[in-house]
Amino acid sequence: MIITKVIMNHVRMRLREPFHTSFGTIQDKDIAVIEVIDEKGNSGWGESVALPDPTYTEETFKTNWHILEDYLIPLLLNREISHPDEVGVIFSPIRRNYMAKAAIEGAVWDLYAKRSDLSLSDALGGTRKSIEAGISIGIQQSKEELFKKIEGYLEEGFKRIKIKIKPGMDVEIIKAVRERFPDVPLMADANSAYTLKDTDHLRKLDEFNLLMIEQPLGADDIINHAKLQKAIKTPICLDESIQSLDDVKKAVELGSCQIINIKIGRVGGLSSARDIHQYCKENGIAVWCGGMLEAGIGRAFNIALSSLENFTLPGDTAGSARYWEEDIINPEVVVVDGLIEVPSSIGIGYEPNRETIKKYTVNQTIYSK
Ligand SMILES: O=C(O)CCC(=O)C1=CC=C[C@@H](O)[C@@H]1C(=O)O
Ligand SMILES: [Mg+2]
Repeated sequence: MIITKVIMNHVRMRLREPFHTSFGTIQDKDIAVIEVIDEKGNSGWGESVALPDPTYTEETFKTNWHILEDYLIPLLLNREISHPDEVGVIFSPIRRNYMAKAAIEGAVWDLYAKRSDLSLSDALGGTRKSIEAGISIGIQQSKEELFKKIEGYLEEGFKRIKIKIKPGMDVEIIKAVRERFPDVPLMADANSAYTLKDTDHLRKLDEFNLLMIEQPLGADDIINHAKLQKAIKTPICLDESIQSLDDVKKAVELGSCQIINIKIGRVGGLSSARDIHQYCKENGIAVWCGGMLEAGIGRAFNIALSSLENFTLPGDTAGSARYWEEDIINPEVVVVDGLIEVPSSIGIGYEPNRETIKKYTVNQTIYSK
C-alpha cells in the first residue's frame, strides 16, 4: 500500500468534567485526528494521545503536530509499505517522539487491517472477544466525592478501580476506601510522586491488598523501582518508565516491576505494544492497557490491543461517555456489565464520524506530494 495523502484534523474536545492528576488538570483536550489515504482511496484513522502540557512525558499536542507535519508525514508519503511493522523502521531516523509516531502508525495499522479484510484485533493476533473495563478516577475534592464515584462505577459493573495517590493523600485515603469497599479490585497510581526515601511509608500500603501501585518513583528510575519492589509486598506496575521494549528488558532483568501498563502512544505504536506484550508474556509480567483520555479512535486501538492473550488485568478503557458528551466515532464505545465487546468488523471496528470530527475541528491540514 502507498499513502498518497494525509489529513490532519486539529480537534478540540471538552471533557465532561476536569480530570485532576498529581501534575495538573485537563478540561479541554487538543487531539490530532489523522486520516491516511492510500492509492486506492481507502482511509485509515489514527489519534494522537499527547496531553496539553509536557507533564506525563515530554510530548504535547503541539510537539506531536510539529513532528508529524515536519518529519513523519514527509517520511511516509508515497512509500511502498507491505506491513505496518515497517513504519517503525521508516521513522527510525527520528528520535523518540513516541506519541507522534504512534498516532500515524495506528492509522497505517487501521488501513492495513481494512485492506486485509481483518479486524484490527485479528491483525494483531488478538484472542479475546470482550475485554474487562476498569476505571481511572482523578483526584477528587473529598473522600465522600470519591466514595460516590466508586459506588457509581461499581454499580455500572466496572471490574477495577484506579485512584490517584501522592504524599499526604495516600495511606489514609486508601484505608478509607478499603474500609468502605473491602473487596473491590483496587489500585493506586502515584505518577512518580515518591522517592526511595518513602519506602517505609509506602510499605504501609501492603496491608490494603492493592492489585498494584503504579509508577511510584521517577520515570527514569528503573533501578530504584527494583530496590523498592524488594522492600514492599504490593506489586509495582510501571507506566511512564516503559517507553520501549528495551526498557521492559531492563525492568525484567532488574526486577523493577511485576506488572506493566502498556499505552500505545507512550511506546511508539501498536507494533511496539504488541512486541512488549509478547515479551511480558514470555517473562511472567502481567500487562493491562492504560488510557490517555482518548477520544473514540484512540479508544478503539486500546480495545484491539487489550484483546491480546496476556492482557489479563482490567485496563483504563471505559466507554466514550466516561469523558465525552459525544464521541467522534459510530457507534460509541459502550461498557455492558463491565465488559467491552471487541469489534469483529474490519479495521478499528468503529466508523469515524466525519460530522462530529468536523464540528470539533479547529484547523485541518492536508499533505500530499
Ligand atoms: O484514560 C483514562 O481513563 C486514564 C487516564 C489516566 O489515568 C492517566 C492518563 C495520563 C496520565 C495520568 O494522569 C494517568 C496515568 O498515569 O495513567
Ligand atoms: Mg499511570
